[in-house]
Amino acid sequence: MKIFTATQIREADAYTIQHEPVSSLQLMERAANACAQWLFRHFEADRPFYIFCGMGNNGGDGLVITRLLHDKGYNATACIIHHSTKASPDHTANREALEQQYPQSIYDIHALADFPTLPAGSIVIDALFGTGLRSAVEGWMAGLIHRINDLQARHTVIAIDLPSGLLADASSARMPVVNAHHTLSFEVYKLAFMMPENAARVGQLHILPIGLHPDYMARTPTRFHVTDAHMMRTIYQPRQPFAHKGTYGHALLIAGSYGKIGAAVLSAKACLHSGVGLLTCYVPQCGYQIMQISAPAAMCITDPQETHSSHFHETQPHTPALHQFRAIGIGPGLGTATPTAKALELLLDQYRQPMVIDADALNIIAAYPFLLSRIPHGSVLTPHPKEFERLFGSTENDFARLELLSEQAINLQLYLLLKGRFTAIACPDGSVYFNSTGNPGMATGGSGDVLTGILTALLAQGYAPKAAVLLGAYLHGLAGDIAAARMSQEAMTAESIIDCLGPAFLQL
Ligand SMILES: NC(=O)C1=CN([C@@H]2O[C@H](COP(=O)(O)OP(=O)(O)OC[C@H]3O[C@@H](n4cnc5c(N)ncnc54)[C@H](OP(=O)(O)O)[C@@H]3O)[C@@H](O)[C@H]2O)[C@H](O)CC1
Ligand SMILES: [K+]
Repeated sequence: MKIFTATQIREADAYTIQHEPVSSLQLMERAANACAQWLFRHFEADRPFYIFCGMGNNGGDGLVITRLLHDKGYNATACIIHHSTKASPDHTANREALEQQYPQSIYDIHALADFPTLPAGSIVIDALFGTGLRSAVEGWMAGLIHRINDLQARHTVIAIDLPSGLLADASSARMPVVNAHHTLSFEVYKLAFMMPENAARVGQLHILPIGLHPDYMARTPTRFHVTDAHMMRTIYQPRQPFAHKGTYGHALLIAGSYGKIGAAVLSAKACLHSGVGLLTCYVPQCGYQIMQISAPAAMCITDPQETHSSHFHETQPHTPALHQFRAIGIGPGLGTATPTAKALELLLDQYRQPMVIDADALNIIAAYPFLLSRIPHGSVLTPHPKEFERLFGSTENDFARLELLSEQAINLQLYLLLKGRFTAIACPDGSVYFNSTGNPGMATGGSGDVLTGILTALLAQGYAPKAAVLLGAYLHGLAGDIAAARMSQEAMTAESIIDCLGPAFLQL
């Protein structure tokens, strides 16, 4: 699914109006009707509704919603905020329609002093500003947003299209923005919804289709995307009937150190449950028995060292040469001991195919930044926000961080996967994908190790790195969602994610 900018959304509007064809008033009616239907499904008619309407088309939507609520027997008041002397034509037309049918439902607000007192149980609809907002809201309108936010503790607040004050395509950190419990947005995701800094503003997000023209949607190229089930079905390759274990590649997983062999176990199990042909795990001596007992389907090589690995760059007499591994995953629980760092440097020189680099391998690279440019092109790096900061530095806000992520992916020709609610995957071609699956139950130790195992397995099976990283992130989140549905977000663990990989593959 594509993420459109505010400008592209306006173009999609105009294209739909011209080519469907449909009048802009009818399109507004459709958008407001989608919201009204959602409200009817979620609230009884005994709740009073207060709809705060701006002077543009977002306010126009609010005026239509007020009329539709009345048509259904709901009690609704349109509080029209006169922040500007000029109203949009569709706002004006819908004010007139409301005045004609339900004249007592309009309440004009010209200053903060006019702000109404809301009865208990009221529902607040925020239709002040949508995609037409140009910059931070200031003056008494900022005060009005604060007033709405004061109501948030006692009343349900529902934003139309965007929480007012939120810019669709740029950071609104430290700006006055409505904090909504729910955002009902039209047709497409906006970039602002993907940013952790806006989580408390957007609340629960509901994308409502309003029938924007499919031709415009299909032919307009975008830089930002949200992954979905349809996309995964185009990526996923079913297994071939004449396959043997060699068909699906031999992966090498370099992971674990004293006290952190569990990370290697989780990663190995996830790899084995994601379709790898053969798996060899490389661990220090202390991990040998643990690996053999926990993951008997995997082969195991041990380092000469007892507690940490130091020689994984060298092939040993009884193991295949490094280049014979179709994929290498490195990092979970690895530790950052100097001999390990040295071995990583040598590994990067010797193995020139895309690999998966995570956790302590990233921390080593952050400590020796010259290693960044030695990573084979097409490799996948999977930092969480702290690891990202260690690697590339801190940024002022989430939009700046996303730009830095994308810039580095292009410059280094790597896939950079930044973990989060909407994990961001920046590609060397400049495109960025947000993963749509997953839940807060996955914010738990070992979850990242599982992802490394999945990604390594997919690379080993011959998926191109872009396909592997998009599918891997999606499967990881989907398995997490299945685990949460079965046993709750609280009780699930990283092992539950592995247990649910099977059902996740079956859903593809
Ligand atoms: N996406 C769709 O297909 C549809 C969307 N619809 C709705 O329309 C809005 C976009 O409407 P638009 O009129 O373009 O813009 P807004 O209503 O969001 O905002 C315009 C008003 O905001 C004022 N403004 C802008 N920036 C500021 C600011 N920094 N401070 C204060 N006020 C600001 C602007 O004032 P002017 O004085 O400059 O005129 C306008 O009054 C979209 O979000 C949807 O809700 C349609 O329903 C059709 C389908
Ligand atoms: K709004």
